[in-house]
Amino acid sequence: MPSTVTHSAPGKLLIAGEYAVLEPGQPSIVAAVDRFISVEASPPDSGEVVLATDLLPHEVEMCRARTGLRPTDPAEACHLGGALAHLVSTVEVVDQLRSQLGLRPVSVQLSVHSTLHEQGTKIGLGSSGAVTAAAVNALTDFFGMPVSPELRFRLALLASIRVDPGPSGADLAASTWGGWIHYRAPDRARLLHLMRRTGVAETLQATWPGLTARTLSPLDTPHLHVGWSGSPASTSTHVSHLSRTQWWHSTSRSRFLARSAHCVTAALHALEQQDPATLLAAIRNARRLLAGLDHETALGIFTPKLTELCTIAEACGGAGKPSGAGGGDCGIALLPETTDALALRTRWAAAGITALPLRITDALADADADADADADADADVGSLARGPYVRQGLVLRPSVIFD
Ligand SMILES: Nc1ncnc2c1ncn2[C@@H]1O[C@H](COP(=O)(O)OP(=O)(O)OP(=O)(O)O)[C@@H](O)[C@H]1O
Ligand SMILES: C[C@@](O)(CCOP(=O)(O)O)CC(=O)O
Repeated sequence: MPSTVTHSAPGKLLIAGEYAVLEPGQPSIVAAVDRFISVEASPPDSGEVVLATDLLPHEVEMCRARTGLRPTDPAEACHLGGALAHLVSTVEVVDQLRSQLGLRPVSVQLSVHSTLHEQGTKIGLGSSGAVTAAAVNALTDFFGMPVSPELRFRLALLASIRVDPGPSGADLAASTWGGWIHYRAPDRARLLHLMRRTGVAETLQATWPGLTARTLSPLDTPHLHVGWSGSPASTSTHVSHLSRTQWWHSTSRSRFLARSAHCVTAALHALEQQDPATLLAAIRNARRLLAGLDHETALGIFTPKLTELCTIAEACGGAGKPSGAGGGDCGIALLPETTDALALRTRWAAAGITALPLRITDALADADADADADADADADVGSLARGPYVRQGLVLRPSVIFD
């Protein structure tokens, strides 16, 4: 009987490149923050798979059917497309991998605890990504499958695109590696097609063109501040709406992608050169690009509070922008060292914006951090290939994602 394990994954902020990062190969910068989702995997008291999350008042017992997980009580099926969607997809993806490797299913209970909500409302720190990354980590550990961070990321992305192939996976990169990450997404529609045709194991081993996940050195200054608008926004609604606009097929989009790539490249350069002034200029440019996108598409990225958040950041001598899809959730401000952060917080508070005491987190916050650091050291080789799980000729190729 496997013993109980717990793994945590951090939430994230999108520093630059949102919306553009939906296009495979387009650069973005994402950073992990020190609020986490933890997932405990344990032997269940009864049943095959039991899912317990703080999003639901009771646990849900599931059984493994030919097509995937099914609740033993049909009345619970309503949660499959909502609160349980990411957990169910993660268990199904790991189950399918085990089955393709000739390993038998193991009963498991997953219990989720999240700090990515404020008074029951999502903050927009990537809870879907964090829960998926933590659940992959907990499940593979509980099942005794030694997988590298890169493989965990790939499993998490496959689980996530089965729920919705729209999102880029930037949140999963931050939740998997922590710190500041330069992220470019692979083509999720192609991966979904490949997974449906060939299965999880083949898809994990395929090359994923466009994908980059590279950790970046952080800058001590400017200081990062996070403001919460107090209202939740749906990223998938924004993303699916955008992909149905005329803009999506227009030359305006190509222009937006080129300008965003230029802006993110400038920010990457600033981080490499430890150049705070250039980073601030890049963040201001990122705000202007998002405002232009909002103007052309009427997506509703800039709510009055998010606009105010940015205006106050600039009035305080810094730079501000929404983090992520906008429409609510949170935004960021970067302030030079000499700037009065108290003034920013006071003015945000007067505008109804809650300053969140977040820090960029480099590593996982629990006892698993050491193991992860070890795995990180050889993240460019799929450790599944070295474990006892190489069955039926499965060998993972060397990484293609670290440049
Ligand atoms: N505590 C949790 N337990 C189980 N599943 C969760 C939990 N938190 C989030 N999820 C999953 O993520 C989904 C919410 O995803 P959504 O994209 O709306 O939020 P988010 O990732 O926090 O937002 P954003 O993308 O703006 O940062 C839920 O429906 C559920 O499937
Ligand atoms: C709009 C987008 O580029 C960023 C979404 O960020 P968030 O999940 O709303 O914080 C979508 C994505 O990258 O999946």
